[in-house]
Amino acid sequence: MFNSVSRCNVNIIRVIELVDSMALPGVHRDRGELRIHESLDELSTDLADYIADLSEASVKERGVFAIALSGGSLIGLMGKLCEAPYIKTVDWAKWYIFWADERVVAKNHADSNYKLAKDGLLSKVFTLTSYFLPCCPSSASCNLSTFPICVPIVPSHVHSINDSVSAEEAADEYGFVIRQLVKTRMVSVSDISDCPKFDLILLGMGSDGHVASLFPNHSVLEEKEEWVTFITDSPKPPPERITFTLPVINSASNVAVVVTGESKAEAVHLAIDDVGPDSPSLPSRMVQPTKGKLVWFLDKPAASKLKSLQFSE
Ligand SMILES: O=C1O[C@H](COP(=O)(O)O)[C@@H](O)[C@H](O)[C@H]1O
Repeated sequence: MFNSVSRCNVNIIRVIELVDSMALPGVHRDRGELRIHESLDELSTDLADYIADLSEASVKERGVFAIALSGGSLIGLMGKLCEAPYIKTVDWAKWYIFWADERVVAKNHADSNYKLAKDGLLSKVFTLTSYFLPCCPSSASCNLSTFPICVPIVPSHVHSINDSVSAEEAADEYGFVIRQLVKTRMVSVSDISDCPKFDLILLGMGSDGHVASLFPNHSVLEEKEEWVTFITDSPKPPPERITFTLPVINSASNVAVVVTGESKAEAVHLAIDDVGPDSPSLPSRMVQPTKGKLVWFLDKPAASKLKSLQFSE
């Protein structure tokens, strides 16, 4: 049940599968797999491996990979994807990229989740061809048999929100775009509802337990009909945001929640451990994929208040 494993040269100090068969007092069931890391560097490598593996499996099975990003610290932790070996081995041209939440600001605004991902990640993959220019087939030193077949992310596959309309309109338009892509099956559809089934949704978590732009005690948590909705009163600035709703998040094939730092340890404990009948309705605790797989990527400080970790030490 508790394993210390080595995966692709990464020492994950604990991989804990929280499944039905577990009967440890205080440890919540069905909270997915916990991957707890000694260092941020190791967490980043494991996260890159995880995303690259899911991308490969999805491209093999469906021909495309529909991935939704979040903002915040997640993007920095995904940075290894832009390094060897992933930069060469990931089939970037097959990626369809979305955002699980976005702040309603201009795309070049410092608060924009799109800008964060573009500067920290996408721009490095958009320019992949020039990255490999020194060994392109026209170069004298190039050996065609070893020329890496790399195609960059296709700009039209990057689905960011319209930043020139209101939050409500941006959410509506974004929902419409996703609907069209579900029709053509670039994004799969859930077999138990009409919800989109993203191949992977990546979430961060705030110290208040929010995920995407689903904040504690907000009416947005009750939204059952819309795929994408909006808020104008976010407790964390900026106030206007659009967000995937819980039904969409919980319909994904894979959901990963990436959380680091001691300031989030209490929220991690409340999101994962069995805290009894008074358990708060924390958005991160409401992330419960119906048929998909949930994985938590944690560093040791973020995991420090988990009962499951204490039992295993
Ligand atoms: O406002 C937001 O915050 C969360 C968490 O961010 P972090 O910097 O504490 O990791 C993020 O996941 C979300 O996308 C963003 O809009």
